[in-house]
Amino acid sequence: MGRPDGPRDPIAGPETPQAPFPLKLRGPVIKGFGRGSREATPTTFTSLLTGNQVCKTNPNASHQLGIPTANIPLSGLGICGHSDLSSGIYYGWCTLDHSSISAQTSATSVPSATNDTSRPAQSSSHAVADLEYSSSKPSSDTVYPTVLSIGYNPYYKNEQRSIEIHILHNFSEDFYGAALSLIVLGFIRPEYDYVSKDALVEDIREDIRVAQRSLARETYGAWKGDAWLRGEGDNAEEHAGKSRDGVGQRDGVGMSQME
Ligand SMILES: Cc1cc2nc3c(=O)[nH]c(=O)nc-3n(C[C@H](O)[C@H](O)[C@H](O)COP(=O)(O)O)c2cc1C
Ligand SMILES: Nc1ncnc2c1ncn2[C@@H]1O[C@H](COP(=O)(O)OP(=O)(O)O)[C@@H](O)[C@H]1O
Repeated sequence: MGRPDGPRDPIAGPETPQAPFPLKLRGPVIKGFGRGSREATPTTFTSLLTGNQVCKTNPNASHQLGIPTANIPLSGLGICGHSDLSSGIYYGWCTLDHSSISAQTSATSVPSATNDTSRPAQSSSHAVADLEYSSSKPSSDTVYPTVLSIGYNPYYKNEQRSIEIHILHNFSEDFYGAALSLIVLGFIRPEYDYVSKDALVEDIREDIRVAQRSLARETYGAWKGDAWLRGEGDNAEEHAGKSRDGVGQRDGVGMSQME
């Protein structure tokens, strides 16, 4: 589906999160398709044919957005019966547990959704560099605003669904392998195909503004204190049906395994 013409709503969702929200997800940050943010990284090598120095750039560079997205495995949606959750763009809060970066993550290797576990070059946020994100030192106590895409990325025609989370924060380093806990509180829009990469980037920038405004509401801010974001309630059954402070907590989605 192509993007409809016309202006977008400045805020998404009702005054209080409504079913099926909140949705709770957790999983290790894995390597995605390498399109989110990498700069064209020229590699110089000596041609075997001519003996000359040749400079080669990443062939995917023209597809890259300048908006890094932390991928987590899709498995948890299925574990708790949310496999049928509509694809689309959502917003919420997340935390990162850097202590769970383990032996799987090294200077040369990162956990990955594919067989390619090689460590990518440092991500870059150049397409959102002008947006005023906080840049405090990351800690597991920090709750970050996020905007995320769940789906097939029609612009890139992916064959597998993925969960891709852009965190509204400036990080000085990548965090593959960290456990990411997420509370999804609202739906922004369906996924669209776009006439150009610039049009996709412009809509993602608007998604970021919509998420910021939507999360600024008091009833949405209240979820920053939820125990799920402190790493608790990993067992979905134990979590289901509980409520806190009169805010309905309908279900939990555990994503502690990599696919
Ligand atoms: C807020 C947000 C909105 C997005 N909207 C779309 C969309 O409408 N259509 C689309 O094809 N991809 C969309 N994407 C996905 C990007 O195409 C995706 O993040 C990019 O391909 C990077 O993938 P990678 O991190 O796996 O390399 C969106 C991503 C984010 C974070
Ligand atoms: N603000 C951010 N939001 C999400 N991920 C970020 C952010 N800043 C840095 N990163 C890092 O960038 C990685 C994603 O970069 P990206 O180019 O999209 O590659 P990939 O294809 O591996 O998802 C994340 O896994 C994370 O380690």
